[in-house]
Amino acid sequence: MKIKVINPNTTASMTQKITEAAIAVASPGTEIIACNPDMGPVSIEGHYDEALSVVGILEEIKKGEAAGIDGYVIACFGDPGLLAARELAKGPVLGIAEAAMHAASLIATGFSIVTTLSRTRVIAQHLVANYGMTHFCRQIRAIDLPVLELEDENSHARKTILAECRQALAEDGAGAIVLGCGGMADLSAQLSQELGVPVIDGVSVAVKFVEALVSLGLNTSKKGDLAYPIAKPYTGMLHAFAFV
Ligand SMILES: NC(=O)NC1=NC(=O)NC1=O
Repeated sequence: MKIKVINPNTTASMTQKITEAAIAVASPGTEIIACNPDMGPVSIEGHYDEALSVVGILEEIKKGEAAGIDGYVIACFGDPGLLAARELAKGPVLGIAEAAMHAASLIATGFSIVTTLSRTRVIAQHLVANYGMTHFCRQIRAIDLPVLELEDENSHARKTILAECRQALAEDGAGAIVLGCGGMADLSAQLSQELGVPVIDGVSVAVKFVEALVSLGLNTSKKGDLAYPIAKPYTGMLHAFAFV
């Protein structure tokens, strides 16, 4: 099977990190095709960035459909454009936030999320509520470092994330940690070892969940709101998005 993993921001080093995390867990019969859009924000740190990342995501889904991709991962913790992508795709489309939260809910009675900027906490809060995870999510914490700090090997991001995870385990009643950024995909194994609890990276979980869905023949439902988009003209820059 072919799974396309989309980093919605346009930072190549983060795409590479996400690619490595996906390939590390993919089954022998799974080909990972990873990418980021040519256009869009270099990092996604709020509602505006998320909105502007969606056209690029949908363009990658459109290309994937033409290439016979079996399933998709949207590798940004805001799960931007998830439902629009599901309209466009035949196969399953998972966001790393939804996947990580579901995985955490299966192995702990409560989890805390450790994400990047405080201003994006509300985005995670909305996702927790939308995904029915309020019962499981104990706290949403932020390290208050910009997303691209995670790409700077000299930054103290890793130590800051570790410290925030320790506080979550001490104070929140959490049995597991969900890493709240695609750019943290390379940290979960080491953090889990140091902390002695499951630390969940949504990229790797989403890849395995998509593999499972595809192998079960479970595609996105095309009844109702996730049916293919209604054919109509799109004007201006978006003219190529007309669904025919
Ligand atoms: N909460 C986040 O940091 N979300 C993200 N912004 C990005 O650019 N990638 C993410 O995963």
